[in-house]
Formats: sequence, structure tokens, C-alpha cells
Amino acid sequence: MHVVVNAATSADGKLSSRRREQIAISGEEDFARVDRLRADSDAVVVGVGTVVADDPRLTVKDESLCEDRLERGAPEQPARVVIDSKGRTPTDAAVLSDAAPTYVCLSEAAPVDTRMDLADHAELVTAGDDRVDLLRAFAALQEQGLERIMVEGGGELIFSLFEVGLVDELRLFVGSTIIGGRDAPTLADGTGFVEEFPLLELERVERLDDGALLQWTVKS
Ligand SMILES: NC(=O)C1=CN([C@@H]2O[C@H](COP(=O)(O)OP(=O)(O)OC[C@H]3O[C@@H](n4cnc5c(N)ncnc54)[C@H](OP(=O)(O)O)[C@@H]3O)[C@@H](O)[C@H]2O)C=CC1
Ligand SMILES: Nc1nc(O)c(N)c(N[C@@H]2O[C@H](COP(=O)(O)O)[C@@H](O)[C@H]2O)n1
Repeated sequence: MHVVVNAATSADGKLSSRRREQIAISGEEDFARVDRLRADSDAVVVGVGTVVADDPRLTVKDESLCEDRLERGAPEQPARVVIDSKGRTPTDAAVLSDAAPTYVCLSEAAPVDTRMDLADHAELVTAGDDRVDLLRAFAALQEQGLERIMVEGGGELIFSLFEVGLVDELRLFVGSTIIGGRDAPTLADGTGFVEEFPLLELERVERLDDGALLQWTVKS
């Protein structure tokens, strides 16, 4: 399995504002790059915080990229995955549409009635007691043939993935704006590291739109 985290931050490292509403930090060129990365992936993963805040579709938008996928024998769209301990994903969320298959990764703490509702719309994976055990959840996804994984956020999930050592690459678009706010989400939130900080190796820097794309691999 290969896990790429992709996100866009303001120049001061924020994913969104303190209102946690979706903000278009990327411009046209970067959104096109994101669409290509989705098209090259077997699955696109987000945390339930992003589903609740943004109601994303997580589909490939460019039809020619979908046709390319079909030509190489892949499903028209990558699968979508929500990391959601207690089953907070609304049953009318766009990520549960029939545009692509969806997996919801739950913990044992998800109530039975919530599971039954979600099971009408998604494949359910259970891993972990109170919170999703990411190592076990990602192993279950791999067993389903999902090898090339793109994670789109948000900051809580990204931190946890670094914490358990699941991230292979980080691709970050840094836009030319300041969002600010101590309560605004950043690229990696969670409890934060105080030692054994994950180390990155810079592989690529490219000017895109009015910002920069930075690409790192994670040192093991
Ligand atoms: N600019 C960008 O590129 C992007 C911006 N965003 C922004 O980020 C914000 C959302 O980010 P955030 O609030 O951090 O939410 P996340 O999408 O990271 O979801 C976090 C939630 O996932 C659930 N979860 C379950 N298991 C785990 C685990 N092991 N580790 C971490 N989380 C787990 C938790 O909820 P529970 O306990 O209920 O399961 C947790 O609160 C929004 O404002 C959105 O607009 C999001 C994506 C990309
Ligand atoms: N790459 C990127 N740049 C931004 O500026 C963003 N705001 C995001 N957000 C992510 O994209 C998701 C929306 O996807 P759909 O267009 O609905 O398919 C959103 O939920 C964030 O994960 N990404």
C-alpha cells in the first residue's frame, strides 16, 4: 500500500478558517492536479470532520480521466473512504452517493442503529474500540484491493496517520493568503508531537496558480 496525503493550506498553515467551512485555497491548476491524483488512486480518504464540514463528493471530475481509468481496467471512479468512529456520517452525505463505492470505517463504539442506516449506503469496516484503529482499517482496505491511497484531510486524521507511520508522501499546495486563528484547523492537529517528529525529504517544488506545490516523501 502507498499512502499520499494531499492538502492545501494558507501561507500560515491553515486548512480552513475557525468557522471550519470549506475554503478554496487551491486555484484552477492545483484543483486540476488534485483531480489527476484522485484519478491515479484506488481510494480517496477523509475523516468524518471533513464530511460534516464540507460535504465533499470526492469524485474525479474530469470525464476524460474517468475514461482513462476504464481503459486501464480500473473502476470509473476511485473508492471513497470515511474514517468515522461513531457513525456520524449523515446518510444524505454526498460521499454516500452512488457515484462511487464508499467504505465507512467505524469503531466498536458506533451504535447498532447507525450501522444499519449506513450499511444501506456503504461497505462498513470495523476496527478499534472507541476510535478507528487506522492500522487495522487500512489493512482491511488493502485486503479489498485498495493499494494506492490518497488522503485529503482533515488535520485530525492527517496527524493520526503520521502518528502511526502510515504516510508515505505529502503533497501540499501552499496558497498566497493568510487565514489565521488559533482554532482554525492546520495540516496536522491532534495532540501534536513533542519528540520523534516525523521527518520529510523534499522531492519537488513547483509554482502553481499563485502559490507553491511542495512534495515530500516521509523518511522511515
Ligand atoms: N484545505 C484542505 O486541503 C482541506 C481542508 N479541510 C478542512 O479541515 C476541516 C476538517 O478537519 P478536522 O476537523 O481535523 O476533521 P477530519 O476530517 O480530520 O476528521 C477528524 C475526525 O475523524 C474521526 N476519527 C476517527 N478515528 C480517528 C483517528 N484514528 N484519528 C483521527 N481522527 C479519527 C474523529 O471523529 P469521531 O471521533 O467522531 O470518529 C475525528 O474528530 C474542515 O474545516 C475542512 O474544511 C479538510 C480537508 C482538506
Ligand atoms: N486540494 C484542495 N484544495 C483546497 O483549496 C480545498 N479546499 C480542498 N478541499 C478538499 O476537497 C474536498 C472537496 O472535494 P469535492 O470537490 O467535493 O469532490 C474537501 O472536502 C477537502 O477534502 N482541497
